Amino acid sequence: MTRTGAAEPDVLSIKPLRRLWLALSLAGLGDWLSLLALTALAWALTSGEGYAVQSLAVGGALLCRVLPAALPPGLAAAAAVRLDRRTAMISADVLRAALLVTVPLIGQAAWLMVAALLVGCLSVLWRACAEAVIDDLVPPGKAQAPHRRAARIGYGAAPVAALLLALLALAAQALLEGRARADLPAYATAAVFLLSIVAVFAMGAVPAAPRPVAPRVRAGRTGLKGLRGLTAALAGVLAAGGAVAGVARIYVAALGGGDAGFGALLGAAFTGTACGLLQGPRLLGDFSRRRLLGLTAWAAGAVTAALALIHNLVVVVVLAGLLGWACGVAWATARTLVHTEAEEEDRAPAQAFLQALARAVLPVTLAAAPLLAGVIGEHTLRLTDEAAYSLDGVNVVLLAVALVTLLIGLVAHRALDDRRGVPLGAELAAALRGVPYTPPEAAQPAARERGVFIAFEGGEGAGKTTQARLTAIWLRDHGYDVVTTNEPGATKVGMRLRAILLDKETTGLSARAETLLYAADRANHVANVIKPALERGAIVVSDRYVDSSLAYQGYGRELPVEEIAEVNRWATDGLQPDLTVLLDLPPQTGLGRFASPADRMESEPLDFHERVRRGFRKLAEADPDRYLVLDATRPQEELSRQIRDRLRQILPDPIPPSTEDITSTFPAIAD
Ligand SMILES: Nc1ncnc2c1ncn2[C@@H]1O[C@H](COP(=O)(O)OP(=O)(O)OP(=O)(O)O)[C@@H](O)[C@H]1O
Ligand SMILES: Cc1cn([C@H]2C[C@H](O)[C@@H](COP(=O)(O)O)O2)c(=O)[nH]c1=O
Repeated sequence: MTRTGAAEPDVLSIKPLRRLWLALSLAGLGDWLSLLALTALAWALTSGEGYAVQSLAVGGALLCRVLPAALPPGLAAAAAVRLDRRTAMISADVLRAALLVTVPLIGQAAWLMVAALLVGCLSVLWRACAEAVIDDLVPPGKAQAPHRRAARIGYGAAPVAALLLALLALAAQALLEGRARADLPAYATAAVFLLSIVAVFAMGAVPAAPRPVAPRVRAGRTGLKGLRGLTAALAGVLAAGGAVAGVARIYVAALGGGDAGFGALLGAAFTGTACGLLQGPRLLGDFSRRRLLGLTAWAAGAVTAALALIHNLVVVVVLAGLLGWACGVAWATARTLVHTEAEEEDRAPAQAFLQALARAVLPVTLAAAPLLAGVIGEHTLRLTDEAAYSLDGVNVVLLAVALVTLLIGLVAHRALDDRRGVPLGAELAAALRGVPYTPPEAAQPAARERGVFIAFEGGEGAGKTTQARLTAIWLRDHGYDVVTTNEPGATKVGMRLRAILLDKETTGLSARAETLLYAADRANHVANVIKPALERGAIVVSDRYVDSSLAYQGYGRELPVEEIAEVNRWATDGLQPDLTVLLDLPPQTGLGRFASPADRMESEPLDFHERVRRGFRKLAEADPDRYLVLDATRPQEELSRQIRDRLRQILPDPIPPSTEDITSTFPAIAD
């Protein structure tokens, strides 16, 4: 467990924080319930005024209720810093309860919109005050876990609110008459806000803690490759989710349901989302996360199309659950991608970017979908004299959203795909069976007369030695004859050359002489170690080879790269690796990994090492089939897995993945 993980329980169980969790649960429940209750009331207040008016009323109510949440969070945070948090939270609860009570009492759609907007603003302020209370109570640097918990509590209240709405609707149906049935959820919401007041009061006074202003994280540079694909996929999935939630009340009515059905549909959707969020990071094991994100867009599109076309309330509720699940998986996958692929300094802006994307897409689609449905109105498709199929605004909007989401899925898949050449269906099938993908027999290279030559390349401290060693252990573990070797210095003469090349006492060595000494070491290495091993069928794993000369002496020393390549072709008799694993790392990070004093090459200035890095990348770009380029900032275990995945594709007799867990001692050794 990490140190942060170990400290979490202490921070999270501070007494006033425990009270705050309760207040957050109640206020969160009130927030979600107010959204649902006001939507239901908008429908009820315009009952009898026709499909278009009712749809517009629902859309208007949703728009007013969620608009404040779409504003930049900094505004409310700035207000919260200036206010007494507890007083502000209690006042917001009182006002929200009062507004909720006035809506059924006044019974006007116009007032409902105003009240929805005010409730929305107060909810944003309440939330900002709660966040500020966390910062007041928790020492700086330990607030991340409590903020995460607050977010979870806020979202976790959604399925509970939907379920409560369904139960209230059933109770109202049994006990009340006419429009009073639709009023009950609004009164219940007011009661929840009153309970929240008690919890906030019980929290006690929280003195505002003087603290340095935390740097504002702005949504911005994400450092992610394929960002357009990620944005498109996530926006598509969120749009589908938002649109379905937006038209839910209207659709449920068209299918003969009432508020109970509305609650059930949203309950299924929110529960599905929670499951997707929890499952997302582990779903399908080693299956590419980028491909998974593209797949969630397809899944969301397909489910939305089915939702639009299948006019059966029970099926629609189940499909809403599936759509929610796709949304949850997409969100969790996007977060995982940010976490695993963005450079450390880019992670916070990238996460902020995801939040901003959700804040932009969800409210727009949530409100626009019912408004558009209202504009399109009710339509019936006459199939035969007896059979008709209703194609209302809701169905048309959902179909349009589905088509756009499916198209987005296609574009996103193209932009995100990181396993070109590996068939998607086959990889998915393997992942569903819980095994890594192995290419079919025919796609594997024909049995060789010689062994396999794998080179590890990269800048200083990139992890070549570590990964070469782990790869060799894994291969040996599976019965291969493996020779591990390195440059310079794998032979007796080579060791002398290495001493000359890396000793800081060696001064005045010209770049060309340096190139020739490395080439001499290599010629001896190939003749005495690599070739004999390959000839007997062994797998040779070399820590550095020709590409190091091209990158260091070519790009680093700025000698003509093609001339160095020519010298090395002669020295090695043209022997090329079957696979070159390039561990790509910012030089500063790599050089920072060493505790020992720098040798002659490591002591070169940073811009030399930057040129070397760019050189390696250029070499890899020029011959992508021979290279596996890896982000060497990633943890060792993840890099090893990627290397093993690629090796399986070129090994003469690949290791059946199913036997790996049983036979491999690799994880234990890696530890
Ligand atoms: N993925 C990784 N993340 C963090 N540290 C790593 C990673 N891989 C290796 N290291 C650590 O970095 C240091 C250098 O690793 P290693 O010796 O494997 O690099 P190298 O590329 O062979 O270096 P050299 O430039 O000397 O050839 C070691 O302390 C190792 O434990
Ligand atoms: C093969 C080769 C190596 N170098 C440089 C790269 C490193 O700075 C050292 C080798 O050190 P390591 O700890 O064994 O990685 O030599 C080079 O400049 N040219 C080459 O061809």
